[in-house]
Amino acid sequence: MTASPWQGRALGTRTVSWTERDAILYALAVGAPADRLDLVYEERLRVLPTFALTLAQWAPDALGATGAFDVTTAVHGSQRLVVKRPLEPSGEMATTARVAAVWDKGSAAVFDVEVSSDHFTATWSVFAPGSGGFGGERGPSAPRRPDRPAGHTLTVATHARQAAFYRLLGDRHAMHIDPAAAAAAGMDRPFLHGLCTLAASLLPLADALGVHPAGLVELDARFAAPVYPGDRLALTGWAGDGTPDGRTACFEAAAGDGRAVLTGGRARFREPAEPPTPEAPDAFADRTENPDA
Ligand SMILES: C/C=C/C(=O)SCCNC(=O)CCNC(=O)[C@H](O)C(C)(C)COP(=O)(O)OP(=O)(O)OC[C@H]1O[C@@H](n2cnc3c(N)ncnc32)[C@H](O)[C@@H]1OP(=O)(O)O
Repeated sequence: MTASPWQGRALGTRTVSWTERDAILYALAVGAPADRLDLVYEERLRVLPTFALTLAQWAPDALGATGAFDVTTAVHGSQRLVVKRPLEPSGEMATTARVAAVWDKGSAAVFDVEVSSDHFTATWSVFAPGSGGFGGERGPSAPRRPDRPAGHTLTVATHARQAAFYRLLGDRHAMHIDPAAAAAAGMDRPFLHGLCTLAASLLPLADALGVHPAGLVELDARFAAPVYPGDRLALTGWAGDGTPDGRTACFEAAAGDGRAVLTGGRARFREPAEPPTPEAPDAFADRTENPDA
């Protein structure tokens, strides 16, 4: 087996900072409703942990800028996040990045970019067509679906302007706004950032589990197919994953035409928001989110 020359490459350290305005705009961009005051009002603000991923987006971008892969065709393939401590409403932190692994998928390579800080550790897996075939290990395969019956399905309604909003939070790749750039990446039209889809999905998922979305401590998911702004997703959840602590769910999401868009989802949250009410005994009762989308 031949290791990629990028394997283990250090990408440097950057100090990133944020304000409560950034955190509120992020919550709104991923679909928090205006009356969700603990996400959108500075007097009560709890910061969504996935917001940290916008602050560290510089890392996979820095790898792309070195010429490791073709940035016009590479897409975000999957994401992992482990939260060490909650983000304050405003602050700064040092983030350090390296290429943790490069997998050889033959016609493509998958670059795992790991970012660590005192608040979180996260891994971006970038799927890069045309960069494989270097004789390396194939790496992880498709995630498995839980082998137990799923709960009911939740709805995640993305909205038509969502990618245009989300890109202002730190991911300005042209494929999310420019039809020509999207076509160059093999997509029908500008498509939604994977991290936006994922964060939007976590809001109804947390509600269904009866936990606060800011209590997220661990997250994994694969972006299996593009989501287009305005798509209405069916999110299937499996409560629990056998771990004794926290509140956990496995999940997948499909677009209206049945395409699986998120696979291998797993989210673990810290604490229940409040005891389950007798009126809402089923963690995955049918519901619709983002009613104003
Ligand atoms: C800068 C951009 C930022 C963004 O936010 S982009 C938006 C979010 N991302 C997306 O919308 C991407 C959606 N996903 C897709 O369109 C497709 O999904 C892919 C193009 C990424 C891959 O599809 P295909 O070329 O058909 O791959 P295969 O033939 O099914 O699999 C080839 C090998 O690659 C692994 N793989 C497939 N998809 C992913 C993925 N998403 N992340 C990591 N690995 C992936 C498989 O398992 C397999 O490998 P094994 O044969 O060893 O099992």
